[in-house]
Amino acid sequence: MGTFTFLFNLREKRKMEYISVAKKPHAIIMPLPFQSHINAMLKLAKILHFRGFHITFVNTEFNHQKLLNSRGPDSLKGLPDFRLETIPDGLIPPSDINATQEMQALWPSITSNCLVPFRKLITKLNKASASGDPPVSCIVVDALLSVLLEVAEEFAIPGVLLWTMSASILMSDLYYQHITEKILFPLKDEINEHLRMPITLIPGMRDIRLKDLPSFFWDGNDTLINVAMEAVNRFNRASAIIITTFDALEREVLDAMKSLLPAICTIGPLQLLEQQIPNNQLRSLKSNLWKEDPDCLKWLDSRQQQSVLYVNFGSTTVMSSQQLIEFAWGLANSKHPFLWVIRPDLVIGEAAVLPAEFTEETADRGMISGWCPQEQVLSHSSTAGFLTHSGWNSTMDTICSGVPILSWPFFGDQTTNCRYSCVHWGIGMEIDKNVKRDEVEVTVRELMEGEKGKGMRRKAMEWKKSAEEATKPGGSSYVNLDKIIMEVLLLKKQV
Ligand SMILES: O=c1ccn([C@@H]2O[C@H](COP(=O)(O)OP(=O)(O)O[C@H]3O[C@H](CO)[C@@H](O)[C@H](O)[C@H]3O)[C@@H](O)[C@H]2O)c(=O)[nH]1
Repeated sequence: MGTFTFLFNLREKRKMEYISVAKKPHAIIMPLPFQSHINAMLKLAKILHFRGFHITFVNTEFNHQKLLNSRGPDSLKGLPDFRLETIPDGLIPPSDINATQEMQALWPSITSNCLVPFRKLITKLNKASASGDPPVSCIVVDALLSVLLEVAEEFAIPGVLLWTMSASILMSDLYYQHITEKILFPLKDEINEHLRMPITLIPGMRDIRLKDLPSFFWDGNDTLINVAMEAVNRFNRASAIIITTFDALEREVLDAMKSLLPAICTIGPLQLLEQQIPNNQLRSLKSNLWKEDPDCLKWLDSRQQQSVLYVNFGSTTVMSSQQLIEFAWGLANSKHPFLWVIRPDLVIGEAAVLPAEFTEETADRGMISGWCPQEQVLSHSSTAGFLTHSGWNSTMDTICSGVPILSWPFFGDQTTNCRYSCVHWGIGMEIDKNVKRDEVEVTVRELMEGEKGKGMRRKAMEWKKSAEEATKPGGSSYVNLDKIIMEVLLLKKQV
């Protein structure tokens, strides 16, 4: 039998097994316990459930409670074949349920403390399988929790990682040591000159300056860098690494990455693959840790088509009260309607208070909210632009909706996403870190009514189409999803 025929038969055999309920594959799935990571992982879990997997989705106890608080006591019941489980996050003392957990403490803690409870959970689930549920047959975890690959190896099942950032960020992380050791450090004087320095060392990444890379490449004081690099160094042990991007968006860097990490697989935007799931009971299972304000959509319904600037800085960005005020007056002076999501913890160390004159002046055209259903807001016909921190999930959300952006990157991958949005993809304009109301006013006007804004909107619509192409049957992300199911997740690992 030729190799091709053999592979074809194997694939068909797996397909049969895969649709047979008796042998349902069982994926245990765990996100890094931060808002954006949970969102992306829940989407992937729902997609796999739709493709026939029994799912056990693992949150930390803290986030489980937070989700119950924000979405109600019945919100996490799951289904007989979509179960929710918890493990502790290891923080001592436990976090106050009304506070936002500190990334600096939580990420190292979950990394060091997840192995034992995760392993125990699988053992418990496998024991329960005697009473009917399928035994755990594969593990899908956040790439930054790659420590859990050890458990996949112990149970001899496939271990797949989900990378919830861009391919470019993954590539720059792979080159972190090379860049920091050989070229840049120590940065002493003339830091601004250094920061403008083009970085030509990273294959597949063009038109990138040092300042566009995450700040831990040049400020040397990110305490999380070791945890991150330890996670990245385990990537070659993964059965596959799913990246939440699509080929057309990051082709050059993806091509360059294939020789370094052959197991990468682009399955994005997950948003669009999730939308292909017919309305079912899982639709109501959501992952917002803050309570969504339903009035945002009603307010958008009352506005003219393509008239509103949506402002949201994601789940982790913080700013000073002065920066908040600069944004506020910039928005007010632009005279455009806006929907501004201000998280309760957006301003560092204090409550976010807007000047009474601002509230008065913008009462007829501004809506302020605490948290919103972002994907619906961005795809609403009244939304014309997005002032964002350029987190990767927000970048994917905006591309899926064809909405151009103003970018105010805050930390980590956001500076790189901003650079790609503005220079490579032509969908954005950057606002200076030292934000001033005049610049906000001018860029908002340019985005909403200027020629540059029109060009960015056209580009954003082109990328939207391209994302749709990637996720429809035959598209790169759609094919990759099939592949990862058939050739990785359904495969019993050789030991
Ligand atoms: O009012 C809101 C605000 C946000 N979202 C959702 O929350 C997520 C926000 O994600 P992202 O844009 O990536 O921002 P952060 O929450 O800040 O994410 C962190 O993690 C990301 C990787 O997962 C990084 O790309 C970011 O830089 C980092 O700040 C997205 O799914 C949004 O749809 C809502 O549903 N409602």
